Amino acid sequence: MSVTNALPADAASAAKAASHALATLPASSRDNALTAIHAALSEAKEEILAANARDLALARKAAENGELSLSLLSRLDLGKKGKWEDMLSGILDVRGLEDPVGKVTLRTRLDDGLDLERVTCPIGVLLIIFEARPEVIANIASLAIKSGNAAILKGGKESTESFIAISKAISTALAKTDVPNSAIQLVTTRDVIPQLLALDQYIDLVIPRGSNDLVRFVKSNTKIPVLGHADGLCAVYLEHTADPEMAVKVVVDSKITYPAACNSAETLLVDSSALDVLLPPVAEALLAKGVSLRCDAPSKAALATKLDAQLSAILQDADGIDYDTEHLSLVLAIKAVSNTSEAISHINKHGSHHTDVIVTSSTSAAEHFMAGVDSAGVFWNTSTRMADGMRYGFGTEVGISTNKIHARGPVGLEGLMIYKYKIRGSGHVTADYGEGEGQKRFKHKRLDL
Ligand SMILES: NC(=O)C1=CN([C@@H]2O[C@H](COP(=O)(O)OP(=O)(O)OC[C@H]3O[C@@H](n4cnc5c(N)ncnc54)[C@H](OP(=O)(O)O)[C@@H]3O)[C@@H](O)[C@H]2O)C=CC1
Ligand SMILES: N[C@@H](CCC(=O)OP(=O)(O)O)C(=O)O
Repeated sequence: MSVTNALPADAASAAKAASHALATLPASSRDNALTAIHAALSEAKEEILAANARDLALARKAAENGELSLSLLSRLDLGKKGKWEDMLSGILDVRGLEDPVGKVTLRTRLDDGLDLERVTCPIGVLLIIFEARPEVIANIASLAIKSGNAAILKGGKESTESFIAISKAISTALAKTDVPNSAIQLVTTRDVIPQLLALDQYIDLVIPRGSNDLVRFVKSNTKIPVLGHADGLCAVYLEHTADPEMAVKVVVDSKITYPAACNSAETLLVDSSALDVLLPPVAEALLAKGVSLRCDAPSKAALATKLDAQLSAILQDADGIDYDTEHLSLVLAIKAVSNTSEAISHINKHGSHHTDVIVTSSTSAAEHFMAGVDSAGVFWNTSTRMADGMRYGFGTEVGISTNKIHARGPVGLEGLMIYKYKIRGSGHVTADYGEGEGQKRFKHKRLDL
């Protein structure tokens, strides 16, 4: 892995050459590279956390000057409880996954001695642009190497020192393995992105992981296929048969465990018929955690009769924009709905098709919701924060795709694979096949995998 200062075309061309080498490397070589990366990061922990501290110091100053949102600041700290450990264990989890390369997913006998196979293979060269989240560079590097893909990475400017320190450790590790150093390259400034987006002769897929504006910018400025990982305007819907205690647990976890994450809840929908029973305990728990509640009239009226005067006084009035905003902070927009169909309509209109939840005791309501909501993740009685590659058992994730083609939701190894067709024949030619006199017919016999 290098912090590349090469010209974009040279970097992309080197990545293409590396991807060809990677595609034929045995799984053992790719797994050994992950072992080496894990060891190198462990050894460089002090240096990396010192670099991260420098990023944090600058970011805190920017936040104090109002130049950086507190939610973005919360993503930068690699020393935060368990983040370092999760980053390292994610590398070993990916190493332990089944090799995704060379899996036969279709076998058909076209004719005697003429067999067709569909076999998984890496996509090739990935350009991945992502937010200022230091651990992401190790997450993506491990998924790319395991899947035999080369990657050019560009992370958020606020974590540049952390990225450079991590990529230095990864580069040291790869130098001792069969994986070419140019397989994983880091660019540190966004000015090279437009040049990279023009290199469709080398780059096979662009994954913009960030805001809607970023995804739209990339889609408007490249011919390369784009797998967008956009914003997370996630909702939780409390249907009238929801268990009140479960409702509190699910909403609190969805909102406060990582408010800056794209899979955190931004909107709470509550059945009007259950406002008095379900909303007050949820609101009390959220207010106790410092969450600002922006309520529509029915939900505010219901709370005013149940909460003490002090709590009622801090309830805020929601305006329309609140239901179309990814707050990425301790703010939650609350709205009363008449039934599950109205909840579905609201989410499909105002959400970002990322992750949405229903809390209900009714199977039919749950199945109706999960069938009707057009999102990458539709969950019943669990937190929106479950939307995560590590939690799905993918080891870690490239991000959470809000695309509808190729990969949707948390993207692990499968999302970085495509396939090729192989035919093994013995001189068969198409002229021998057809409906004409003396011509043969294809057998098209499906064979076991
Ligand atoms: N679906 C998912 O998996 C994820 C979604 N997100 C979403 O991202 C948003 C917050 O993250 P935030 O950091 O503000 O996202 P941004 O989109 O602002 O930044 C993400 C990355 O994109 C780069 N970037 C942004 N605009 C451009 C551009 N015009 N040209 C080139 N590069 C660009 C940034 O570079 P620079 O740092 O130089 O500005 C950064 O590296 C939220 O909406 C969140 O939900 C975040 C993470 C995961
Ligand atoms: N899957 C991640 C959240 C996705 C993500 O990266 O979000 P963000 O904090 O916006 O960078 C998690 O659950 O922590």
